[in-house]
Amino acid sequence: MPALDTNPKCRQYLLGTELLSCAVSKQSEKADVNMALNKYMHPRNLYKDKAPNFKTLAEKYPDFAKCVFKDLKGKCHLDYKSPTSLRQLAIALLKEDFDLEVEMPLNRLIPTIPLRLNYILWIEDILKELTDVKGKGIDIGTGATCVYPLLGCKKNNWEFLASEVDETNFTIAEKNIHKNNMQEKIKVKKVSGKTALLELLEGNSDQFDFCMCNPPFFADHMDAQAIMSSRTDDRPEPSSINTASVGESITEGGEAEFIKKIIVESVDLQGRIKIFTSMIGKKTNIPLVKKELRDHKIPNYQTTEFCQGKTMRWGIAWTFDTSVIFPRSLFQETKKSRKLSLPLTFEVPQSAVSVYDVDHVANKVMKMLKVLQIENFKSVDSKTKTVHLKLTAFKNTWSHQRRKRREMKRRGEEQTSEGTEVKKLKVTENFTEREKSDKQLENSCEKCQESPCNQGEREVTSVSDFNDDQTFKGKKIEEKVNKSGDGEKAANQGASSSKDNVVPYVTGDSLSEEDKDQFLVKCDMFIKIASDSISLEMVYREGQKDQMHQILQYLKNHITD
Ligand SMILES: C[S@@+](CC[C@H](N)C(=O)[O-])C[C@H]1O[C@@H](n2cnc3c(N)ncnc32)[C@H](O)[C@@H]1O
Repeated sequence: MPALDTNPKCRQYLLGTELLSCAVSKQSEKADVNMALNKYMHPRNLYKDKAPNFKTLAEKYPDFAKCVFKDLKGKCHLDYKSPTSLRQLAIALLKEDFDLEVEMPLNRLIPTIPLRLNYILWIEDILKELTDVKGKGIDIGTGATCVYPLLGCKKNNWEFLASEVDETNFTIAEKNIHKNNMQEKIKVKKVSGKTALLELLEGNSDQFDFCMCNPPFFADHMDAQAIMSSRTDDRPEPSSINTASVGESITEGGEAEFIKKIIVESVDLQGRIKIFTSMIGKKTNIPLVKKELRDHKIPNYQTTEFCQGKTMRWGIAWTFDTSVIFPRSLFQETKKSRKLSLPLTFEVPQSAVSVYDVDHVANKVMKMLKVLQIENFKSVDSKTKTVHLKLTAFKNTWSHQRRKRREMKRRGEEQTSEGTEVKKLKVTENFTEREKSDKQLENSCEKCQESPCNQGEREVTSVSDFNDDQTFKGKKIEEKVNKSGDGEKAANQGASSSKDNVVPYVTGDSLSEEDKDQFLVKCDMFIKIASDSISLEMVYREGQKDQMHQILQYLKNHITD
């Protein structure tokens, strides 16, 4: 097998894989490669809002200055494809921002400091949730720079036991520890590489708060080649290089197998190490790692994202202690809130109204809202001709309609005389159609319950949580709707009003303060012209989001009635 470093294709590819994960993930394949992930960088990462200033660094660090070139405007740039440039940048940043002196061989992995810092900050967050923290950690495969122990020790005064399989890395890691006078706090052990943790912990009885690892990423050099050959025009070359050696970047079975090894060993070591973590470079490995955790019945795990520049990597943490609550990343929180605020859109069919315009659609919708007893306040943006309805639903009047109609039908049949047979048949047909649409509604409600947008925010988990008499949380909500309001009239008033002129169609005036607190969902509805059709958009505000889905589904099912 040719050495990876000498294979020109692989070499070319490896000269770009420190930032590999983003390029590899399907998600980022689709994503705009220029999208800056910095906004999702850990909030305490000092590079989040302050990119390194090459000019200042060049003035202070002569070796770094040699790598910087100026454009016509005098702006300093760095050649990210040059290993020397990357090494000098990492050395300068570690010195400038952490007062760490390091040596880095050019033929070994050069750590990108913002990414390494993101991982350390995540560990800090996890430890904050624990009690009785000793500040003792393990770094599996510490590399020549020994970057995690140096950063962790400098920032948090943590102690480290680190392992390394590569002779050169081991020797230089020891040198770096001494250079920074951290030999009392950081120990590196040269290991054979047969195990992930067991060999490192032989003859050691200490307790550790955590272990961390940036595992070797490729299964073999074909793995690296396969990824490279699948590169397409919309997935450009990584903007940075990787100088990792074969031993550093390749492990049997790739990183997933390496992490699985840690998982298997963690079962035996659960009494020694509280939190196990690893970085994950390929997004597709996350489900494999999670499956392994489940297969070993590990009860508590959490993934995170490390975002920086154009690069995204992932982290996984697990523990056998079910009381530990793992922190959620800014990326996860933002994704969740973005999901919550995404509008639901529905294109209103022409057959819904006699005249296909915003006013007529709004009138029709408001009539339906009246039937559903959903409080709404209307305003119109006269410029865009968009009708805005602020909705508050207090009770579920849109589900179980099928059951109610069946009940009505049954009662109707009881009262029908022989002479009305034809009429009865027609009604039955109508019910069948309605039953169909209501069935759709109920199905959609089931889907809503599975939808991730509902997770974690729903108090009432299904339509059946409501009793048939429409009580919510055991409290019967009386009919509070202003029945004097005429939908059409109010809608027409609204249509001629300006944006600020809010017209209450169904008011909540008669609701007690207590009842007003009992709303199911609040949302905004926009009825507007969308190219050659009229769209109805619903934007969630608060309460139970699945109820908003159900209301929209009801409107969809009944707007052409
Ligand atoms: C991707 S590098 C990460 C280096 C460093 N932690 C960093 O983040 O920059 C993986 C490192 O793990 C080492 N390694 C591979 N297998 C190992 C094993 N079983 N035990 C300890 N170290 C190992 C490699 O030599 C290499 O230095």
